[in-house]
Amino acid sequence: MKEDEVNRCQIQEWYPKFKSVSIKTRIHELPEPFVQYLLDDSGPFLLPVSITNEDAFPNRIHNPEEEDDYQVSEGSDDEAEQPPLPPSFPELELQVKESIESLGGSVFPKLNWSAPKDSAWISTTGTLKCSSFSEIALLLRSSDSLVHDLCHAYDSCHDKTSSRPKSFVLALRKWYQFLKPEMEFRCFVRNQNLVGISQREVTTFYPALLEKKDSLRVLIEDFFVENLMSRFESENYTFDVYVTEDDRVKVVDFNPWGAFTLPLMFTWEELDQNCSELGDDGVDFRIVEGQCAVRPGLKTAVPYDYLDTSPGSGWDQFMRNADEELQQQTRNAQAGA
Ligand SMILES: Nc1ncnc2c1ncn2[C@@H]1O[C@H](COP(=O)(O)OP(=O)(O)OP(=O)(O)O)[C@@H](O)[C@H]1O
Repeated sequence: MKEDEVNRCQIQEWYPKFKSVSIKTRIHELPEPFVQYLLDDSGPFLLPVSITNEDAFPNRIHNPEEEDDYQVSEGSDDEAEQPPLPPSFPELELQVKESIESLGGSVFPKLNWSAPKDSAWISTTGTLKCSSFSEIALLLRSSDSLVHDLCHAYDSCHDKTSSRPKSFVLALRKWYQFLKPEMEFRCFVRNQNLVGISQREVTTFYPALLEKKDSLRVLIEDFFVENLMSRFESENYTFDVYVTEDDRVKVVDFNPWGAFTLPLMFTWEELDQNCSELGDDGVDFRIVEGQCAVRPGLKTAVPYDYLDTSPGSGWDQFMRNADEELQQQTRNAQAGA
């Protein structure tokens, strides 16, 4: 894969060209101190100090025991370290506030390539819906998936010249409350031809999709030919679309061919085959065709700790504690008998 191909899939690169067929978005260049704030995992987890009064969160979780740390008694030998000051990004915060208002009050945040999908569980709604700068900072700062954007975006490039993009951006997209997961599709373009379409949410069988499959194929193919083909400059890439109730197609995202992009109902080997081997008319459209055909194990939007079961991991620790507790209960029961 080439660096250029990865760069074209950054939202600040593709959105200006395709905004008339996408979701309304405002893009903000991130100042370096904010990037460093996202990267810094040393010390306590501090949310930025808010310059507005609409802050949804306190900047630090209240812990009465910690408050003692702030009181260094005079003449004490104990040179207690001052707690780090919470960071503040007033200019960015103001721009973000303005964008949130202009997008209707709620937004979906993402960086150049990725959204912080793995931190949705931490928000009060359990989704990525944000209505303040603090909520956005909390989601971004808690996400492991964004480490890809921040540090590893070019890892699969054979012509890699740098480890980070020219600039990092925060894209705020108008929040859509009622997106139907069965109406999202990932489309695969090889040699500038649409060769495959896959249901995006592959862990569920949606009976209604079976009936709509043919008309959806036509809608998506027409959309591709009219709006993307010969306008998106890569030879090979993927794009995600959402089909609305009134049959309009919106492009949600672009991703590079292969590497970190999930092929969903396909394998990359299948997609790499000559397109004549795929489907009757060249476009192989795959959906989950029955309850038994759902594909487990493709969950990606979970915290790293959920997946990491190695010795010393959070999961390992949890299992050890559970085991010890069980043994203790057995001993107690035996002693009582
Ligand atoms: N504006 C929005 N409002 C509500 N939900 C959204 C919005 N945009 C995207 N989503 C939901 O979030 C999901 C992930 O969005 P997106 O593709 O932008 O993230 P991503 O990190 O690039 O994902 P991937 O790495 O899988 O491409 C989408 O499939 C969609 O369900």
